[in-house]
Amino acid sequence: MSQQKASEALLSLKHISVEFDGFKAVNDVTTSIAPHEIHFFIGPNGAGKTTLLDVICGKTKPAGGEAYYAGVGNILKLKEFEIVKKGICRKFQVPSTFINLSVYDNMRIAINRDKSVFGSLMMRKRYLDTKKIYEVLHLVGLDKKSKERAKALSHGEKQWLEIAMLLVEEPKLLLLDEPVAGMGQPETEKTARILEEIKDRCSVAVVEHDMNFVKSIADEVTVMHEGAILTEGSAEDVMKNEKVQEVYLGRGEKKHA
Ligand SMILES: Nc1ncnc2c1ncn2[C@@H]1O[C@H](COP(=O)(O)OP(=O)(O)OP(=O)(O)O)[C@@H](O)[C@H]1O
Repeated sequence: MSQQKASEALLSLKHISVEFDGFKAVNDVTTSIAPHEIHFFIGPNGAGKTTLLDVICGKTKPAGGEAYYAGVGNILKLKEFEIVKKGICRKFQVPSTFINLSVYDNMRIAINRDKSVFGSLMMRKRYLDTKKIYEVLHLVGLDKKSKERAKALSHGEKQWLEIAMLLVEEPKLLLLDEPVAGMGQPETEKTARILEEIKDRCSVAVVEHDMNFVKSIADEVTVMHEGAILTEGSAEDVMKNEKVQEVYLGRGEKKHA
C-alpha cells in the first residue's frame, strides 16, 4: 500500500492481528479502503477475510493493530454500536429482515434505528423518510414491491432489501459478506449494477469468492492467504499473479472464474 493511498483513505488498517487461542487468523494486515471504492477481499477458505470484516465493524477485537477512519481516528477503541453510528454498516450472510413485514415496513424500521420516537413521529421527518425510503428502494429495484411481505421476495430481492436497509442509514462504508452467494447469473449481474450505483454514496468492502463478479466491478482487490496479505491491486493484476494462481485460483476453490 502506497503512502499516498493510505493518506487519502476512508479506512486505513495498520498491522492488524487477530488470535484465537494462539492461532493467528489475521496476521499483521496493513491495507486501506479509499472513498467511493469497491474493494474486494478474496482468498482461500480460512484466509481470514471474514475475521478482518469482523474487526472493522467491532465484532472482534484484534490482538494488535490500528484502524484509522477518516474524521474519527482509531475505531478499534469504539464499541460495535458506536462504529455503526460513525457510518460503518455490515450486512451479514444470515438474513436480518423481518419476513412477515412488508418491504416498506422493514425500511421504516431501518431508517428509525437509533432515532428518538419523538423525532420519528414528526410529520416533516416522516415525509422526508418516506421520500428517502422510496429513493433507495428504487435504487435496488424494489420500489414497486414496497407492499409485499419480505418473505414473498426472491433470494436476490431479499439480499437487495437488506442492502437497502443499510443504505437508508447513509453509511460511509458498507461491509458485505458474499453478497451474491446462492444467486444466479441475472441476479448476480443486477447486484453488480446496484453496487456500482452505491459507490457514488459510500465505499463498499466485499468478501467474495465469485471471481466473475469480482472482475466485473472491483476497483481494488486484496488477496489473503493464511491470515496475511498475499498481494493487492486491480482484479486483472491479482488474477495474473502466480502465487494467487497457486494458492487460490488454480485450486478448484468455490469460484467461477
Ligand atoms: N471465533 C473463532 N474462534 C476460533 N477460530 C476462528 C473463529 N473465527 C474464525 N476462526 C478461524 O480463523 C480462520 C479464518 O477464518 P475466516 O472465517 O476469517 O476465514 P475466511 O477467509 O473468511 O474463510 P471463508 O472464505 O471460508 O469464509 C479460520 O481458520 C477459522 O477457522
